[in-house]
Amino acid sequence: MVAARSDGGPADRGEVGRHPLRNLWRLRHYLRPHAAQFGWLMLAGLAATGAGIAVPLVAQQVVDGPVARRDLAGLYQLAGLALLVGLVEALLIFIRRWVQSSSSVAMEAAIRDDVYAHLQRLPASFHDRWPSGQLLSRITSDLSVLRRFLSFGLLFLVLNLATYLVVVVLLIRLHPVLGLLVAASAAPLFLIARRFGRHYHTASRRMQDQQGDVATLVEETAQGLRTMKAYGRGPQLTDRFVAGTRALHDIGVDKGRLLARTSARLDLVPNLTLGIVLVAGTAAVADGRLTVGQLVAFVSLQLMLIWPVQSLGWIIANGQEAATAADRIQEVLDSSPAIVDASHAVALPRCAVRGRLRFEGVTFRYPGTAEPVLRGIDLTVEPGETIAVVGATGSGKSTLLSLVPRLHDVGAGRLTLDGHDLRDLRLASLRRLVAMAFEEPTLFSMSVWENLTLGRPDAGEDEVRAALELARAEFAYDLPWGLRTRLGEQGLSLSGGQRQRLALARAVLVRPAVLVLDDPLSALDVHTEAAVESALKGVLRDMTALLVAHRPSTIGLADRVALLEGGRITAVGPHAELLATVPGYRTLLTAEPPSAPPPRTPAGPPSSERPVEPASDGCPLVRS
Ligand SMILES: Nc1ncnc2c1ncn2[C@@H]1O[C@H](COP(=O)(O)OP(=O)(O)OP(=O)(O)O)[C@@H](O)[C@H]1O
Repeated sequence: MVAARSDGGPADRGEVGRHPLRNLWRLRHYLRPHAAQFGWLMLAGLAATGAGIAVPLVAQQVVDGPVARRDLAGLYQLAGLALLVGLVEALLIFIRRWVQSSSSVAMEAAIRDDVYAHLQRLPASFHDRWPSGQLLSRITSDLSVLRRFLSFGLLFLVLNLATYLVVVVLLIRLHPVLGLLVAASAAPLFLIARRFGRHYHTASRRMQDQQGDVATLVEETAQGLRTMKAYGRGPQLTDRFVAGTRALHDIGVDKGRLLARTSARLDLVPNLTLGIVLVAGTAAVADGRLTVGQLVAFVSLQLMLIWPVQSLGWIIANGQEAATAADRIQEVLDSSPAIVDASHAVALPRCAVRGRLRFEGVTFRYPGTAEPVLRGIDLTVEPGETIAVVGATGSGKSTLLSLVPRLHDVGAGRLTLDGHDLRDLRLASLRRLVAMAFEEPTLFSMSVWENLTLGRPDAGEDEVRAALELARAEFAYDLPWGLRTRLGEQGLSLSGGQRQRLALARAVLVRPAVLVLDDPLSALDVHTEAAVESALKGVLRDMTALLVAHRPSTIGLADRVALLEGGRITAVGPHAELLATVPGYRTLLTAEPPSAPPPRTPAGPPSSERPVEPASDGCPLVRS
C-alpha cells in the first residue's frame, strides 16, 4: 500500500466525519444552470410516484365497490382508470430518466473542466507533492460517483422521502392506530441509517484514497516500465501492486458487508410492521372497523414502502460516496494557485523589452523544507548577454532557472526584467517573454507540429523550419508523417537527444526576450552538440540567456559564468578567468580532486588483506 503523506499533499486525510455533507453542498452552484431541468425531473418523478400511490387507492375502490356489488360495468371503468394511471406513471418515469441523464452528465463535465483548469493554475510545488494517480482518480472515478448521486441517489432520496410521507398520511387516514405504528417505524430506521452513514463515510474515504494510490502505482509502472524491466524489478512492483489491490479488495469487502448488515436490519423493520398490520388489520376487518378494500389498500400502500426502505442503505451509501468524492474534489479546488496575476500586473509587449534580468538578494526555499536552496543571490544578466550557471549536482541551478518563468516564486528579494519585478507582470505576458528548455523535456501526445508551436501557435512553416534547423532537429521531417506525426505519450517514441532537440526548437521558436536553458544538450553526441552550439551562438547574440551547463563546450556559449555553490553565487566572470582564479570552479570542470589526496598509510594492509564483507547476494565485497 502506498504510504500516507502528511506534507499538505493528498494524504492529509483527517477530514473524514467533520462535516460530511459540507463539500457536497458547496458544489450546488453546478446545479444552478440545470435548475429548470431538475425542477422538471423532480416534478415528473413526484407525479410518477403519485400515480403509483394512486393504484392501491383505485384497488380499494374496486374491492369495496364493483367486486363487493358484483358490478361488472363499474369494474371495467375502474380497471380502465388503473390502466390509465399505470400508463401515465410509465410515461413520467421515461421523461424523468430522459431529463436526468443529460443534466447530470453536463454537470459532471462542468466540474471536470473546472478541476482541470484549476490543476493548470496550480503551482509546480503543488504537483511536486500530489501523485498524479490521486489527481487522475479524482478527476475520473470521483466525478462518476458524484454523477451517479446526482442522477439517482439525490433523486431517489427526495422521491422516497415524499413517498414515505404521503403513504404514511394515507395510512393514518385509513386506520389511525396502524398508520401511526408504521409512522413510528421511521425511528429505528433513522437510527440504523445514521449509524450506517457514519461508518460508511469513513470506509468510502479509505476506498477512494486507496483507488488513487493504486492509480498512482499503475501510472508509475507505466512511466517507469523501462527502468523496471532493466532492473528486473517486475516481481517487486507486482508485490506492491497486489498489496495495494488487496487493500482495495479488503476495504471493498468491508463496505459490502457493512451495506449487507444494514440492509438486513433495514429490511427487518418494514417486514415486522407488515406482519403486525396483517394480524391487527384482519382482526379489524373481522370486527367491522375496516373494510376488506381498506385492508387491501392499506397493505398495498405499505408494500410501497418496502422499496424506499430497502433502497435507503444504497442511497445513504451512494450519498456518502458522493460526499467523499466532493471532499476529495474540493481538496484540489481549495488548493490555492499561489502564483497568480497581481491586481496591478501589467503586460509588456515583446518589442518594448530589452531583456535585463536581475536577481536581487533572492532567497528560495521549497515548501515543506527547512533549509533554503538559494540564499542571497545577486546576479545581473545584461540584455543580449548569456550567463552559464555552473555548480555541483544539487547546488540549486535548476531551481534558480525555474524562478525566471515564475514556476516558483522567490521567498525573499526580487527578480526583475528591465526593472519590473516579475510579480508585477502578467503571467501570460511573462511566459511569452521567457522560453525554457529542460534537460528532461516534456513532449505531449500530439503531433510534432503541435508540440513545436506550443508557445507560438501562429508560427509559420518557415519559422518552424528555421527553429528545427537551429536545433539540428531536421530529423522531424523524416518521421513517417513528417511534422504531422503524432508522438507517443511523453514523446517516448523518440530518443532522448531527439526530444531535447525538439524542445530546444520549441523554445527558440517563441523568439523570447529571455531564453532559459536547463542543460538541454546533455543527451546529444559530441558532433550534434557542437553543431547545435554553433547554431545557438547566433541566436543567443540577440537575446538574454541563462543556461545551466556542465560541459566546457556548452559553457563556451556564455559570455560569463556564475558559479553556484551551496545555494550561493560565489564567483561571476568569464570562463577563462574563473578557471585561472577560482579553484572550486577548476575542480568542478576538470578531473582535479577537491584537495590533495590523503597519503597512503604505510602501515595499511596490502589490498589482498583488506577486510572483506559479504554483500546481500552472498558475494564478497571489498571495502576500499
Ligand atoms: N520540488 C522540490 N522539493 C523539495 N526540494 C527540492 C525540490 N526540487 C529540488 N529540491 C532540492 O533542491 C536542491 C537543488 O536542486 P536543483 O534541482 O535545483 O539542483 P541542481 O543544481 O539543478 O542539480 P542537478 O545538477 O543535479 O540537476 C536539491 O537539494 C534538491 O533536493
